[in-house]
Amino acid sequence: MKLGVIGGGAWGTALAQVAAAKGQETLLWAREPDVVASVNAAHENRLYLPGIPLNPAIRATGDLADTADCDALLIVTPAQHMRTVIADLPPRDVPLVLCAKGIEDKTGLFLHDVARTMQPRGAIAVLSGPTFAHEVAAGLPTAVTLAIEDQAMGERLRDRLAGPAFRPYLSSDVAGAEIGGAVKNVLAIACGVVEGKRLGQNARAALISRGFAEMTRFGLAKGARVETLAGLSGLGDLVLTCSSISSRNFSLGKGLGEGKSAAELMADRRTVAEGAFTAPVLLRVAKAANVDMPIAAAVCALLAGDCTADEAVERLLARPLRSEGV
Ligand SMILES: NC(=O)C1=CN([C@@H]2O[C@H](COP(=O)(O)OP(=O)(O)OC[C@H]3O[C@@H](n4cnc5c(N)ncnc54)[C@H](OP(=O)(O)O)[C@@H]3O)[C@@H](O)[C@H]2O)C=CC1
Ligand SMILES: O=C(CO)COP(=O)(O)O
Repeated sequence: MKLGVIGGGAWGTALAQVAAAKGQETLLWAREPDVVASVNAAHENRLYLPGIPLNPAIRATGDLADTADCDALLIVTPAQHMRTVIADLPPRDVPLVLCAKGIEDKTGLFLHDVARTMQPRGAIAVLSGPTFAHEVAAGLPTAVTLAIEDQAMGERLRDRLAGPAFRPYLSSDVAGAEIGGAVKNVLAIACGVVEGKRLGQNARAALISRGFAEMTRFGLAKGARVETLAGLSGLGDLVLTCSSISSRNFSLGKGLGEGKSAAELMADRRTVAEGAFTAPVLLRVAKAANVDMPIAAAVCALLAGDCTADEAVERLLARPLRSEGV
């Protein structure tokens, strides 16, 4: 058995570490030659996961053709590049496990729908949950949702990743698992703004709760199950990302809250803050489904430079009072 991991950023590298710990042959595809070289020669991803020793059994390649004999692939590129990378894979119906968090901007499609259009027959799974890459790569414990329609295939995939510190929980709610991960990144930007503006812990907890109501409204409208949204890939990841400066999305929001512009903050970043790409498409998809997402709308306006952080906060607080609930 040989597992391929497509994407040599922080998360792909951490997942390769998880897979290699199971003793299976693990191939990591990275676009960046420096990543390939440093993983193979120094057993470290010096660009995206510096300082974390990697399992020497992980082999890196820059050639997608080398994945031709893998019997399952974890797809871990940023969401907006996933389609192009899948299109360049050797053509086979190998199970794909989608690990990015986002919605495709140019089509408004969820990633499993994008993957399905490109691979009509093979199994497609979504892996998502509270998983900062540096913690997972260092062997610290967490749990994730592994969502797939074919539960027998899900059990086989789960068993190739599960370990004492990495616990996948199976689900058949593919849309639900994906929506949690995509939406929480946008909400984490909002929580970062609260931090940047020093609005306090109460404000952040209130925003997480109302953000979860927003995620649930959107998820239910798009076919997710409430227990998935309240699980690891939804609420679990929302709480993690909304409360830690380790989150790229949260730290982007903090910068916005401190008065910097999105362009300024994104210019000197090599790593991806998916919420910035997800926010506009999320809002479009929500509007088309008649779902009100005021927090996501505020993040969108702020990212686009259409309002200041003060104005975004004022608008949210001036909304008409209403009863609680989704
Ligand atoms: N980091 C984390 O803790 C977690 C991340 N995720 C998700 O995983 C996905 C990947 O994030 P992460 O690993 O953190 O990424 P990083 O920010 O660590 O790295 C960015 C990666 O994207 C690659 N990339 C950039 N442009 C392209 C392109 N055109 N085609 C293919 N690859 C490209 C980069 O390669 P290059 O160097 O060649 O530009 C690099 O490998 C995201 O959707 C993220 O939300 C999910 C859970 C945890
Ligand atoms: O998805 C993540 C943790 O589960 C990583 O979050 P950030 O992309 O905001 O760093």
